[in-house]
Amino acid sequence: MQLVTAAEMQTIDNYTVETIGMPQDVLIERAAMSVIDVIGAGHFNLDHILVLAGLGNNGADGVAISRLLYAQGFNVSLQFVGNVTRAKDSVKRQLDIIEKYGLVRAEKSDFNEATLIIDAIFGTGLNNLLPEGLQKMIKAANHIEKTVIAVDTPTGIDATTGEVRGAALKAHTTVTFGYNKIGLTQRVGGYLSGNVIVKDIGLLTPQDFNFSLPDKENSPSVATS
Ligand SMILES: NC(=O)C1=CN([C@@H]2O[C@H](COP(=O)(O)OP(=O)(O)OC[C@H]3O[C@@H](n4cnc5c(N)ncnc54)[C@H](O)[C@@H]3O)[C@@H](O)[C@H]2O)[C@@H](O)CC1
Ligand SMILES: [K+]
Repeated sequence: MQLVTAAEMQTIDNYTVETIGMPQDVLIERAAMSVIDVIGAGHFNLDHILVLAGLGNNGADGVAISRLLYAQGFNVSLQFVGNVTRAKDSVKRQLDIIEKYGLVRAEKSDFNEATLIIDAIFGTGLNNLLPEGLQKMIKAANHIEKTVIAVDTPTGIDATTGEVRGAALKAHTTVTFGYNKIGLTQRVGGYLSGNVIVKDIGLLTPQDFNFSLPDKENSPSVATS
């Protein structure tokens, strides 16, 4: 299976949106629908689903997931991590939509009440240590051992190296888009990602794309002595 770095994934995302012309909101909707598929196919307790959303495209996926769940009649709470006035436009567009669906954001959620947590705080865009307040929140969430489905990557895991950026939200399952990420297969990142499911969301890879890690399944085997 082909593995990619976070930077490679971002290049493929950008190519699909900017060169091919696939609208970003279509990719976000497909990403969200693929997570809904996994939620529906698993044996998760869906009594109270808490979606934690960040301010980037990973958060936009989270808002779309909460809308799809809400529209199906599930008891869902959407809580933002960070100040939404600083959110990317993709998130703001999703927020405009959910308002019309009647889904109201939660100001503060009690993690103890959640039977399933959807982690859409940070994805491949994470590039530094998590803010301290978020590290604290994640450590508290890990402590109560809730079932977590991570959207694209578990928050706090560096998608390229698998290192923990201060703290990482331990996932039962990670639904990752396009290709699996190197960091979800090695070191602590592999353990914290749980079961990794790769979903096609319609991303297109340039034909001459040079992956930094060759696809083992496609590489000629090397004789060793
Ligand atoms: N680019 C696209 O078109 C698509 C992206 N998708 C989703 O978007 C994610 C990537 O989105 P983004 O690139 O917006 O990044 P993220 O949503 O992972 O992160 C949001 C932003 O947070 C900031 N940030 C990074 N590290 C930080 C830190 N330590 N503390 C505080 N702020 C920090 C950065 O400005 C980053 O862009 C993917 O993981 C995937 O879930 C999917 O929706 C498919 C389409
Ligand atoms: K995430």
